[in-house]
Amino acid sequence: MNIDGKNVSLKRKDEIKQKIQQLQNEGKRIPKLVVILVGNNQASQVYVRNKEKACAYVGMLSEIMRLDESVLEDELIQVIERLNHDETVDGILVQLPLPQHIHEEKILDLIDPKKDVDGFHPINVAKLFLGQDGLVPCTPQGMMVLLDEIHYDLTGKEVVVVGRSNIVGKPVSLLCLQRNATVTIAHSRTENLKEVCQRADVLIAAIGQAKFFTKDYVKPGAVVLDVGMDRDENDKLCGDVDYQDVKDIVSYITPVPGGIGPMTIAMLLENTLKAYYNREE
Ligand SMILES: Nc1nc(=O)c2c([nH]1)NC[C@@H]1CN(c3ccc(C(=O)N[C@@H](CCC(=O)O)C(=O)O)cc3)C=[N+]21
Repeated sequence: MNIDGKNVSLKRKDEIKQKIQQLQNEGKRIPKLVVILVGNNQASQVYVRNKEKACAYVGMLSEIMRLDESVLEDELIQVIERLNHDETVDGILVQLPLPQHIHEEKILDLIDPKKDVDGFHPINVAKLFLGQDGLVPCTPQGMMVLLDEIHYDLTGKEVVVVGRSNIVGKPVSLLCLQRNATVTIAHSRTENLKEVCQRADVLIAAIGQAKFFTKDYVKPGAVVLDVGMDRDENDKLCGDVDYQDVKDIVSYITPVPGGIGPMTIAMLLENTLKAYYNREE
């Protein structure tokens, strides 16, 4: 069965919309997200536009700062420092990937952790590691919401996460561990990947290869969460999982599009609202 991320994200957005409506009625300041987009990467353009639309939908203020591909690292640093000090800004997101000449880590470390709605700053990463309250990366958080949606209890379950990125693989592994799952983090160097994946009650596919996971990777009845945003042989959007091949043996699967992607954006709005409340109190 499909897990309808689009619908769940809509429910979450409607809840946020109500909260912002309430702030408005009380004459309070409205939360604001700033997205910095460097260069003109095709996919990034689409994602950033989706973020802008989502902000408009819930009544959140947003600003997209489009910087030229050739912007100097020092200029970008100045922009972030200005936003860090701007009292009207609650969330700052630097769209990745950045151009080669800009040091990604240096930029992410500079964002005020209180405004770090991506949850990529070392302070927020450490808080997640320690199980303390902080801003949690959007995609992993969206996956937990989808598991809640199907009332799936991870306690004692075998989760196999394939992919070890700082953005998805590592943080989602920690969230599953927090929920008492037995977690395996597999990756490109894992031996016997098929056998490892076959053990999974929950398979999290986050490797960025179109339709890589066929039914011989999936245990019958497993829950499959597909983080892929890939293009198939016809240049159509698809996931890391071969949906047609596995759909009849899984208990639940997130489709691409309409699964994890929309949840990422809903969680970004939630994080921005959380950053707002934290800053206001
Ligand atoms: N600092 C930073 N934070 C991010 O969160 C971030 C990023 N950089 N760089 C790129 C990735 C990718 N990402 C997506 C968000 C939504 C969809 C999404 O809405 N997908 C739709 C389809 C979109 C389409 O039609 O292309 C869906 O799955 O249904 C996809 C991908 C956020 N990212």
